[in-house]
Amino acid sequence: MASQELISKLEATIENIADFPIPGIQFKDISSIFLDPKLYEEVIEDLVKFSKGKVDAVCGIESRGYLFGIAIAVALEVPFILIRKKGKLPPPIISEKYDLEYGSAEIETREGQIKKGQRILIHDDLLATGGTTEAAAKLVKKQGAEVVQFSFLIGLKDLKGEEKLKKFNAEIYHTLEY
Ligand SMILES: O=P(O)(O)OC[C@H]1O[C@H](OP(=O)(O)OP(=O)(O)O)[C@H](O)[C@@H]1O
Ligand SMILES: Nc1ncnc2[nH]cnc12
Repeated sequence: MASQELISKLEATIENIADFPIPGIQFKDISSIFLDPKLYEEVIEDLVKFSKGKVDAVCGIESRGYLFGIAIAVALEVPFILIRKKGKLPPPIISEKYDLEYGSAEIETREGQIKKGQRILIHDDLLATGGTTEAAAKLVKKQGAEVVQFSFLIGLKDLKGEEKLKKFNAEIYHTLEY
């Protein structure tokens, strides 16, 4: 559980942009966090505390999932694996398709980077509907590893993303929730 002090600092720093990228969406812009190295360090400490001693590798989701995910993995002294959007990684790859509000998408990892039996943390900056993270978890499981944790900087509770993740029986953490 993040301290109230950290939550308040983040709430004051993260910008809410109305109607971006489409009408009706309240976009949470995290880019201002990176202007404040001390705050960034506190965020990493908070996310690392959740996973310390519990995972063998971190999988981060392109692209904002890399901004915190790599620092988490380095602090935990475990490998970091990139989950990328379709067509960015060279073969051999393993992929997973998923549905979006309109149309569909696909995410990929390089074959062999996730090892059978590894305890995996899936990290992303933000949990909205949960579609992206659910596909990431399926992709990890397909490779014989176990998803033991999900972490996010931000959870958007009205979109009920956590419900999609319950079936994986993994711990779920977000530093702050809107
Ligand atoms: O829970 P969901 O409804 O699936 O949405 C959450 C995803 O959406 C955002 O990524 P986006 O696709 O905008 O890409 P980006 O990280 O490259 O900005 C965010 O970083 C999550 O990955
Ligand atoms: N409301 C939101 N703000 C920022 N990133 C998002 N990704 C999905 N929904 C988002």
